[in-house]
Amino acid sequence: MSIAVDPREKIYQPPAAPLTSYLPVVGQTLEYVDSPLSTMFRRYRQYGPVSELNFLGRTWTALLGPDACQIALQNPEKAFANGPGWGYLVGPFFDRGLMLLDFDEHKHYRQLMQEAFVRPRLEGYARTLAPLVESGISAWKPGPAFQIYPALKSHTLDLATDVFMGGAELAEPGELERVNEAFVDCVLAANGWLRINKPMPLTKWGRATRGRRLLEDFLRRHLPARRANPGEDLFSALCQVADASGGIDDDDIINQMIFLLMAAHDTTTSTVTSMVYELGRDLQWQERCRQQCLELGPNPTMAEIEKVADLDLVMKEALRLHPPVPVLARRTVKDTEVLGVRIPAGQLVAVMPMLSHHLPEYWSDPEIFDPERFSDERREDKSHRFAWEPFGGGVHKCLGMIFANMESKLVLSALLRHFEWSVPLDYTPPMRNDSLPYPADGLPVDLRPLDRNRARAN
Ligand code: HEM
Repeated sequence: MSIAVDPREKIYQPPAAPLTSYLPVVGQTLEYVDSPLSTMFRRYRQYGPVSELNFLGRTWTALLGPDACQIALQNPEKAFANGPGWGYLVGPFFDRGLMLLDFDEHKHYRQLMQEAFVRPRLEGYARTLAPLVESGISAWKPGPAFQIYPALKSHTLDLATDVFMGGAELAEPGELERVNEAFVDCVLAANGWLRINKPMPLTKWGRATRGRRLLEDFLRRHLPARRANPGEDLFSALCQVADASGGIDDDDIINQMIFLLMAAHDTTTSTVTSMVYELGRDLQWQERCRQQCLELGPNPTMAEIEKVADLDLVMKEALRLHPPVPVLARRTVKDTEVLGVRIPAGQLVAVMPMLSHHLPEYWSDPEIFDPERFSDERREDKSHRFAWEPFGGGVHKCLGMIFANMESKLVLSALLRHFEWSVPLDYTPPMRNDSLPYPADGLPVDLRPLDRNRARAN
């Protein structure tokens, strides 16, 4: 490890020669965007679990491996804050979203928002979701190079319109497309180079600023209707929770809604895309899952979808290989220490759980798609408490985890009941990593209508 630590004083010093790029501002950004996992592996093997990284024009401390990630996520000394970390990447667009709040304020909001994710509410979301998933997916027109990623992205946005917002009856024609674009702009701004918080249309940051305004206006117009006629949607639930507690005002309902939509949309799309990709390469597992899903009716309840054991294994394995959120942002609010390396207050920190998912120290043949590794007999994820952490850990652990499980499995199960598909074994999608990872080519799959007679005979 080449981090220079004076053993007597434990003073944090930059590693000897971590910079690989000759462009001083770009630093390792291009290397990361090209291949996040190789960058993480190289750093971990070369510099160890704590090292410096020049990313997006700032120096970050990279935390790699489950031990280092655990310290930042469990945060026993309250040294790592989310707001000033994530705020640097997505701050103005996801202003005051739960993930960007810290300490007492975060605890207060989290307790309130948990009410919108209790079991009876989740069962209600599932009741809304199931028929929409069924009608949306069954209407797909399959083909030999069907671009699964944009199709899923558009489908999950349609679902969000109903299950998050309770339908968009107030939306004007074409407005939902503009809402979608506004989201995309807000998420893409995470890596905008020109960080000027003004509506300058030519910059990512500028487009996201304009997008945020559009989202605020859209939700503010819908809020009175959701409050007056609450349904089984998340927006209604938040209004009810806010009104019952008196602890969240209308502005913050809108802030939390924008954040929830963002937190849910790309992550769920990415998860289902990864499952489709892996099952398109492993036709035996595809068939295994299909047989269990065919036993479900077209509108499974939450309890029914949770019982499909193989879907659960496949989802865990897809999240291990392709975590939708490979890096989590923090900033230190006091001097602290990680595995013997001192980190000063005010330092940006990149917690990188993705690497832990691929380390052979914790997983057998980590690059192989092997859902059984999560079976009760093997439970490889127990090799370290933080070996598998696609939903994060500690007080900021994903609040929508059960929701995400339910929605992703409902969508995959509908796909399995209507279609069969394959991708060439030698095909690896070209990933864009300049925001949350996604396949730049839309991930073409050979999607065919399911021959039900053959499927039942298997
Ligand atoms: C498979 C899909 C998803 C993945 C992989 C995922 C991942 C994550 C991760 C890693 C965090 C922690 C961030 C941090 O510590 O800095 C997080 C936080 C969060 N997620 Fe998710 N998420 C997913 C889906 C969802 C959905 C569907 C929702 C809402 C319906 C949601 C709501 C949230 C919220 C509210 C937080 C902030 C929690 C807090 O700070 O207390 N997520 N998510």
